[in-house]
Amino acid sequence: MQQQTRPAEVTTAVADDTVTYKRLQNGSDVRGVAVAGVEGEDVTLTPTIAFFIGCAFADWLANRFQLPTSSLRVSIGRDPRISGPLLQTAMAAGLASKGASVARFGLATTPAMFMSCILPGHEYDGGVMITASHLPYNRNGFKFFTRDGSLEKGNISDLMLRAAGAAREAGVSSSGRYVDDAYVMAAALAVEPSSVPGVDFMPVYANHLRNIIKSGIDHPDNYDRPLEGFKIAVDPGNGGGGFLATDVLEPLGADVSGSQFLEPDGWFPNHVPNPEDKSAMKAGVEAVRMSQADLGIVLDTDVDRSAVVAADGQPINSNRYIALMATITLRKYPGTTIVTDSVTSNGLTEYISSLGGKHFRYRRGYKNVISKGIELNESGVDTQMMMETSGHGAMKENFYLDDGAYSALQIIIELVRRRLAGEGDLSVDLLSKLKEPLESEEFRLKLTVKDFKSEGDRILSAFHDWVLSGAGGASNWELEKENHEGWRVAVDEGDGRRGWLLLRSSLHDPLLVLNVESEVQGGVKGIVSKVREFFSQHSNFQADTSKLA
Ligand SMILES: O=P(O)(O)OC[C@H]1O[C@H](O)[C@H](O)[C@@H](O)[C@@H]1O
Repeated sequence: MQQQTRPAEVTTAVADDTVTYKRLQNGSDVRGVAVAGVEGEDVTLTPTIAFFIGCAFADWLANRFQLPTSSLRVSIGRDPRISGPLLQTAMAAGLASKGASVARFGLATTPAMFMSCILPGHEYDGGVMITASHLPYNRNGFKFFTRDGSLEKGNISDLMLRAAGAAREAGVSSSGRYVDDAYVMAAALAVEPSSVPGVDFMPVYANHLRNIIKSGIDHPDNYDRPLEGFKIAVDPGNGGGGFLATDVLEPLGADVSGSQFLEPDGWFPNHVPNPEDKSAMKAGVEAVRMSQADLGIVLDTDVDRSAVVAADGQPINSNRYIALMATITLRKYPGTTIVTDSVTSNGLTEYISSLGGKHFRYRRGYKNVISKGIELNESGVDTQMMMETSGHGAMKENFYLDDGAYSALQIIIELVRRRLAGEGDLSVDLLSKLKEPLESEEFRLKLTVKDFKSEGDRILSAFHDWVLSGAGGASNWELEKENHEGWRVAVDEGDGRRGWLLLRSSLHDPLLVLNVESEVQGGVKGIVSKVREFFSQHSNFQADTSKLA
């Protein structure tokens, strides 16, 4: 690529955009508003910014692998969001401007982008997924991979600083947008087309998934089409997961005619692609009931999360999904430890122990859950599965990758195994030993102060002391022994019934989150009224507790 010369009229007063870049970090992802037009949501993620993040990723990879940027190979894929193609072009140009060879995959999924760094013959040094998961159409963002997994929070901070530095060096500020996007467009046009070819990777990845199913089932009479005779309805909500029905399950013999919303559509016209969302699960349940499928699969936009629907039309998400995956995992790896997030039910812990496994209830955030699993294995504790109630799930045997497709595949393999073994269909009755709470609710309380982190900590510390000092006379409240975030309190509800509450800070938002579960009618209301009492005794807290009313 030829060196870009910056237009003369904007060479003066280049602002330092470090804050602009830093604000785009969302834990171990990058997220921002990429499309104008939604009231109150200014665009924060422009092609200019994508270009410099591309430059930064090339430098970061070169440093990580001690290679010159000119020898790097990087893959880029995207979900169907309408801002995806432009961001992909800009990021590819940024990478290529550093001399890297870029493969543009077009529509892809998050797990596929990681696998592009792993699958023999591909083995890219870096992979980028352009996605904002289940967020609305106007948002977008990036996830980054190497063969070692996805970049961590600290890596993303480093990347954002590098990107701001690259912009500064080029004399480009994110204010003055019009000129800057012209600069990036010129840079993109100057890129050698041969250094950013389109590559059709998804068929390779689909073949990889088909092989997992074939070898997992190992059908005695029908190895290559082991799903013949099975009806599987897939609902990817117009995200990137439709290929699972058409390119993975159908070629293996499954009848996928009950599937819906397979066409990628960045406006997500039918429902939010998010297995945590009630409307998404309802749509999946309807698809299974209408088509009388043996199984339904609900996916999020970039397919790192999933949930399933049993043949009897019962949704299997959240605790149920973890329980079903635990059943499969513990058969394969007896006694193993399963790490989950902090809002899992008491019933799940009992269920996992009843199968001989160990439940390690950790923090919210799939990255936290997976990292804990890796850490436990490194310290000698066999930990094969890490899963969040949100549908994020990872297995040691699958590179610890956060992979909604892989979890769904495990359920499909189990479906066929059961039929071959004469054990009947996959119904929710299988989980009859999983005790479910009678009532379960989440309250998200806004922190109304700029330094919301400190305010959250202050409230949590006072809450801890209040519970220890008798929780306003609630003698049936007791702090759980192990608390990895916020404070989880066990509530003795009498007659062996146990409720709980967890008050914690949200991972990314200026909020405190209260989760409450109860095994008695009206129990949630009772627990919440006690929490309200706590807040009313501390009137100087900067929190909006009106939702507790
Ligand atoms: O802390 P919260 O606001 O409830 O959000 C927590 C959630 O944040 C993101 O969506 C992560 O991808 C999830 O893994 C995490 O569970």
